[in-house]
Amino acid sequence: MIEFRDVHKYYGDYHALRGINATIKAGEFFSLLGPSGCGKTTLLRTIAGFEGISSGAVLIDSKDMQSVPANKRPTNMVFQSYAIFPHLTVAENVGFGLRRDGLSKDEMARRVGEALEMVGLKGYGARAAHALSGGQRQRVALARALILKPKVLLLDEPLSALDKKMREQMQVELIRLQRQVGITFILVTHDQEEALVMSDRIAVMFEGQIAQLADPETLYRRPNSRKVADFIGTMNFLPATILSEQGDQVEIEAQGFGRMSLSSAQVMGGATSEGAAVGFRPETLTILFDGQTATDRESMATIEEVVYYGDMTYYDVKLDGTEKAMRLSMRNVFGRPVLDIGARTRVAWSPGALVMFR
Ligand SMILES: Nc1ncnc2c1ncn2[C@@H]1O[C@H](COP(=O)(O)OP(=O)(O)OP(=O)(O)O)[C@@H](O)[C@H]1O
Repeated sequence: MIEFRDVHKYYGDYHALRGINATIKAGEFFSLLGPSGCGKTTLLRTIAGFEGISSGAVLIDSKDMQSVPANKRPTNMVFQSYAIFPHLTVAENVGFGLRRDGLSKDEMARRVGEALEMVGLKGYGARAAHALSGGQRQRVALARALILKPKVLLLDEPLSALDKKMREQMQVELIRLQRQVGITFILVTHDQEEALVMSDRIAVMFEGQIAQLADPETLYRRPNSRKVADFIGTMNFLPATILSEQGDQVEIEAQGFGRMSLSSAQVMGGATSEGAAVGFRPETLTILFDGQTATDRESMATIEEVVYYGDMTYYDVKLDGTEKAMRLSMRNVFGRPVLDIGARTRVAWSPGALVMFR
């Protein structure tokens, strides 16, 4: 559906996009995720045609968009600042892009009603736009884009101005809406949780390049570099060395864990200057309480910090033989005993949950 072929973009001397290659499939919910300034908005704008490119090509439906102006592209954009007209009604805002299409009054009302229903604002047509809440305004902006039936909807941080509860609600509604209308959604966000929740696939960008493009689970479980691992969720790292490699099996030794065998799919490049390391997510380490046994491997550790979150408790534990504490998280199941700072404990872990960066 959309293809980037070695796309470069310069702003004067500044190299904002540095060789982007990617394909976005029709009907996909695709996110561009990365820290501020990594070029995700610039990349989104090259699809819309608001931004020219310096070299390479952007194709939509196999057609090179080089000479196609923004208003002739099958795309529509929803912005972070809900760019609606405060002096118009909700219905006038939603129907704005159709006003020159010569539709009958009835047809216009029908299309507006349909779009408002899609975004959960049925019956709001006559209201004044300036009297809406932030979440409602963003819905109006969405309805205004959807009514034009674009093949691709481009969303530039559409939820970032909303409070946490409203944002989470809108995330679920956007997913539902995308399934319902079946068009391609491309979302720009710097919020990794939002990207994980909403996307079929995510391109993680740093400094004008795509560092990894994968589905949420792969990004979370098998980040291809320490930088991606650090950007998405929390990952603990311990120094490790490779002892031998034979076929698909890689023998390693990691501080605190000892020797083990990993499959080559668990071994990535992308180590930092600190050297090779194994990484693991906080929920893959488990404290073993009295009488519990590890299903796989176990190590001894000392509790350094306990942080209670209601549904979860985070423990910072120092595994024997390591220098700094690792964070582990446990769901608070009814009746779980609480450990104190300084307590000695056994922790269970599994080599299958580790990723090695070399
Ligand atoms: N019109 C412009 N002229 C010059 N430099 C620009 C222009 N637009 C963007 N840049 C620069 O290009 C880089 C990428 O900008 P872009 O807006 O794509 O980043 P982003 O990843 O979307 O960040 P944010 O989340 O902060 O919006 C930034 O360093 C920015 O300062």
